[in-house]
Amino acid sequence: MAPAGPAPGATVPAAPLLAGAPYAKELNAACDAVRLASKLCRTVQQQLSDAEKVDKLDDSPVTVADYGAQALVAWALSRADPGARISMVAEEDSASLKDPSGAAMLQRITQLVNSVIAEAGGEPLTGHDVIDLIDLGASPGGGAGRHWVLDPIDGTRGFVGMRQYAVCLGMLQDGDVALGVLGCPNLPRGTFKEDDGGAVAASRSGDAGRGLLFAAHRGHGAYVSGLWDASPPFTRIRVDDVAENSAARFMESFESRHSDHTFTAEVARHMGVTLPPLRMDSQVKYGLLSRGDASIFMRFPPSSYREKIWDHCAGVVIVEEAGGKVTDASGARLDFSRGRWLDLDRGIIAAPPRVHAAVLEAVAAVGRRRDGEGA
Ligand SMILES: Nc1ncnc2c1ncn2[C@@H]1O[C@H](COP(=O)(O)O)[C@@H](OP(=O)(O)O)[C@H]1O
Ligand SMILES: [Mg+2]
Repeated sequence: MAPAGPAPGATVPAAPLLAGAPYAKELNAACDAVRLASKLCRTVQQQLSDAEKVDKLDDSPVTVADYGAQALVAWALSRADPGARISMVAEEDSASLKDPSGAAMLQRITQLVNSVIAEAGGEPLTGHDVIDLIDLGASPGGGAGRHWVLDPIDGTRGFVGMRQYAVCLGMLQDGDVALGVLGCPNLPRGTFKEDDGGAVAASRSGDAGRGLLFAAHRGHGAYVSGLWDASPPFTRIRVDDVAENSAARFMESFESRHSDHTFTAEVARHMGVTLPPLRMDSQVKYGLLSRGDASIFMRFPPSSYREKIWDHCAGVVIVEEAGGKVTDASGARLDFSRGRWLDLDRGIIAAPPRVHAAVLEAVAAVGRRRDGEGA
């Protein structure tokens, strides 16, 4: 059954998005939170590119942005739900900031956070407030109740390399992903091209032609809007289920250590996919799949690697609400109800339904061939 709401391609008016839907209030709070965190990340990435200001071998800029984005999201979600203590499963914890050696960094983070909060009309925070907000992210998650799931900067290597990255926020309700929002500061508003996966010139990072916000509500569709305006209109999006595999584009990690590029090339060849892969960092890949810029996302990490829920939570519901399928390599849906990690059969495959079935079949065939060669 098609989800309720406007037709794909239809533009819906400015915020509030999906007024009347069960989690409309939470969805709009999540969009606001991700916009604020994206602003902080854009500022830090632009400073990063300036070698005069920052030593590129020093990893503290990315750490500052990670912590700052996490604190801002926690601040914005708490502000939207006063009186409640939110449960958040997030990547960062404040341990190193509580140590005296972290005092200077905490001060930098607090300054950055306060400059964004001032623009949003909020009262300035102290360093202690920032630490408390960051530590809201220590929830174990699980299958009962509500948990926010945050990756403050997904694609850390992309962030440092002036490439793609995303602020990723999902909401779990009783074990299912109910909402997902992705802030993608460096994605072009127009169609994604091959070289958009590479480094973006500092002057173009987060400029007017870049910056997308993807948002989905379970049962009510997936949407995209510009990232930088306070309340821009949203457009409903849909995956592109190409009729022929030869017309499909596939996406994978920029970093070959995160996903086996040789294996995915074999799968693509087996399927008759002829276009070269689009390689880029972070969950922007889920967003692009949902908008129809590409038709396949494959991820095959080393077998020892354990996936974390914040690396997929927001992206998965956006793809599903855009009409796509996301499973592990055995065809099982991803289960976000088991705490901070995902347990899955090696690999993640996301695609529109017809293409997804073809990828699953090809992955199994290439796996059998490899096992046969290894035997
Ligand atoms: N050896 C590894 N194999 C697979 N994934 C890894 C990895 N090391 C780190 N990652 C994860 O891959 C994510 C980035 O995915 P992608 O390759 O699609 O950009 C990282 O998110 P962070 O950048 O938030 O740490 C991290 O969680
Ligand atoms: Mg991540």
